Amino acid sequence: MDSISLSTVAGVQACGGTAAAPLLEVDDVVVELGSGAARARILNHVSLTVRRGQTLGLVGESGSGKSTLAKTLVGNLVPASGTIRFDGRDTKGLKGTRLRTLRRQVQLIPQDPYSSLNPRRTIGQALAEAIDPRGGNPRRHSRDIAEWLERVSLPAEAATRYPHEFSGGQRQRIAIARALAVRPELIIADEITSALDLTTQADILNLLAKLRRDLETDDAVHLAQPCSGPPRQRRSRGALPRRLG
Ligand SMILES: Nc1ncnc2c1ncn2[C@@H]1O[C@H](COP(=O)(O)OP(=O)(O)OP(=O)(O)O)[C@@H](O)[C@H]1O
Repeated sequence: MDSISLSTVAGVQACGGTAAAPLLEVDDVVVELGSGAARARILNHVSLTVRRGQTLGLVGESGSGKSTLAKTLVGNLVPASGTIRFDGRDTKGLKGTRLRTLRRQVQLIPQDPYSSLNPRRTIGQALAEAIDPRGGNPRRHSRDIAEWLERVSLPAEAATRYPHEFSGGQRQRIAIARALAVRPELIIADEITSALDLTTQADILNLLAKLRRDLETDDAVHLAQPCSGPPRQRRSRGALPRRLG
């Protein structure tokens, strides 16, 4: 899996180094927000490339447009000009199934996990939807859900609870699990620890490092060879994607 992490920074990760094929190509993108006299150019001719296996960090001061870029990359904002290609395909004008597919392939973990977790849905429902694009049933996916919760150090019972019943750090761990359970190609982490206290920030970063180690050592999990390898194989139950980082 490839990823971007925005922390008064943006980061992207893919697999394989500079020789790997580009996964994300942003070329000369301009984004303007607001209307009338208040309309302002937020992204001014932004270009970047993320190759498979690569992690890209974008650093910028508050208000410089990191979140705007993240929202643009996941298709929530439309550039005034420029192109965004994902896996070689122009994302402009994507609708319906193709847009939904892109939104699964590119997962945004936002600064505020409240904005990615529906307050009216239990954690189990959120994870089931992530695991099964057809609309997961928490009961049917209970084992996978428990495994994802365990990976982020939460008990299986957390599945029956709602986002407001968790602390900020716990919610951020749930948001990470939800984003990874989708098995995206690219993760965009938008300052995912900025709202947390220092100890919890360290916990979240350690969690990401741990998940990465798990991926590197879990030989029982047969996933897509990240960059150039053979076709994707079926993943074992609850398996993490190999390309995480
Ligand atoms: N919907 C909007 N309409 C008009 N301006 C907006 C809108 N959303 C954001 N902006 C402006 O765009 C600029 C960039 O905001 P953005 O949230 O992308 O910055 P950021 O780099 O992520 O900041 P931070 O690190 O504080 O989260 C800011 O000046 C903000 O006021």
